[in-house]
Amino acid sequence: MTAPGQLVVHPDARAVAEAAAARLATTLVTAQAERGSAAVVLTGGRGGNGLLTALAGSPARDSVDWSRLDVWWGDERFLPEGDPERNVTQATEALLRDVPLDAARVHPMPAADGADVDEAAAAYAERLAAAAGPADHGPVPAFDVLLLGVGPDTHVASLFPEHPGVRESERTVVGVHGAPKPPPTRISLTLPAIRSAREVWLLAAGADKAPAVATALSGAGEIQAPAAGAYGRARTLWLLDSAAAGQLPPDLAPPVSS
Ligand SMILES: O=C1O[C@H](COP(=O)(O)O)[C@@H](O)[C@H](O)[C@H]1O
Repeated sequence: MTAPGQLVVHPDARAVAEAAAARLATTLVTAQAERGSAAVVLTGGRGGNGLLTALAGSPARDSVDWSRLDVWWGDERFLPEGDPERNVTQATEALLRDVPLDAARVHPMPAADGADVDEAAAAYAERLAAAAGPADHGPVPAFDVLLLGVGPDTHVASLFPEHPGVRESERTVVGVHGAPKPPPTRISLTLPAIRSAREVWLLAAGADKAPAVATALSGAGEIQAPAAGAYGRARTLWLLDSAAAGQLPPDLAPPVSS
């Protein structure tokens, strides 16, 4: 494990989004050059949508070969297709509708339209397993970058403190019941699936995230602080603004990057 990972602190949320967008474009281009294609796992919330909006408005967007990119999701709010609160709806509006993706390589989590959330989670796990190759790390394909927002309670994806999903050690995807953040019913990758990614980037901006960031980076357990259990095989990157980094112990807090 590479915890606590590398910390980068920017002045504000906009700088985090812009720097993360530029970094993502560079990482995807590098993966495409080295391995022919790339795979990214998106997150919802302020951090994830801010990054996608920044990438949509950045010249770096044109450096990515969008037709050679697989797009997966780390979690989804289990709501009807097209619901404005679904992470896929928000990602589509922020960026995905504006770039020439191959529709067959875009893999949204199932919508709630009459489906059972546990069956929907199992179906997504099967889709991941079908895309995994023999050289991949378990029953999920090789993710180059997996993005996570960090919630004020330290949740990542839809893995909440002390909830059953954060304890899952076998399955790659779980249905989430009774989430403390609305909507209560969700689908989430599990920590083992998250940890199969080459790079995991955790995004947090705003003073409301400062206690969560400090807790996760100060030795908390992953059951109590799911963000503490999110790390990548090659790299774990915490992309923060100075407000979210504001409660880090002095020995952990790096200087602010412009
Ligand atoms: O509900 C969710 O929240 C988290 C964190 O969102 P934020 O707005 O606090 O950054 C997000 O990462 C997750 O994808 C989403 O479903």
